[in-house]
Amino acid sequence: MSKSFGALRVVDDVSFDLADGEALGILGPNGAGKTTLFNLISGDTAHDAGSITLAGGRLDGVPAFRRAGLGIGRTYQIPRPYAKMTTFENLLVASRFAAGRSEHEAFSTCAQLLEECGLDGRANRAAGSLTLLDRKRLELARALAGEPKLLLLDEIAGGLTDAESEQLVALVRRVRERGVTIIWIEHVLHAVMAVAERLMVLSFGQKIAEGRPDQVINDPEVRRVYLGIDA
Ligand SMILES: Nc1ncnc2c1ncn2[C@@H]1O[C@H](COP(=O)(O)OP(=O)(O)OP(=O)(O)O)[C@@H](O)[C@H]1O
Repeated sequence: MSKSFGALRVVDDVSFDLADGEALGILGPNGAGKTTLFNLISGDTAHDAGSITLAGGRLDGVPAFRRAGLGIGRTYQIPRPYAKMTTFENLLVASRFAAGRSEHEAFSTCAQLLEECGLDGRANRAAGSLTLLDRKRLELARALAGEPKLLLLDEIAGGLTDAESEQLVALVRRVRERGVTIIWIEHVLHAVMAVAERLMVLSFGQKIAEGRPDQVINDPEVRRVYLGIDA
């Protein structure tokens, strides 16, 4: 797919595929086009050229809310909760309308997710009053409440302590073990490398490397562009 904003080609002919249940990590410097690529997949932004297919069905032109219903869940780098709703209500919306759960089912799924995502005790707090860290947890919990087949995680590990980061990695692994396919944009390398079996690196909108994490991290171009290390 490709996408330009004015004269700036932000995603430049990037092509990749994912097997069912696979976990792909995306790395790249700030402004490389990573979030824009997510926006193209989730339908938040329309692509200029190319196409996208989910489980054999073309998604081109399908609006974002339908893609959510088809199983694409995502988090936003800058959390976007329904600020006036409670934490629990935020999860209920995703469970009822993205996953299509009954009220009864949604209630128990969301209660479990609160605990799993470290939000117990915040259920009745207005989402807009949560700390940044809790809003990030809510992003993840809400995406999971939608029961995605493909989960797009956009920098969810930043700002966590080592212990919190370990808990997050364990949670993402559990999600993956349930068969969810994952794409994770992350600057916290050890977190994404603990989950992803494949890494892709973007720079100025182009894919500059893709492959096994150890190979990609040791690629001279990646070390120069992303890690700032001259090989
Ligand atoms: N809606 C928009 N209109 C104009 N320019 C945009 C828009 N969205 C993104 N851009 C520009 O596209 C480029 C890529 O942005 P993007 O957020 O995709 O990068 P990124 O790799 O996710 O960066 P970061 O790691 O900082 O989140 C940037 O130069 C950004 O300013």
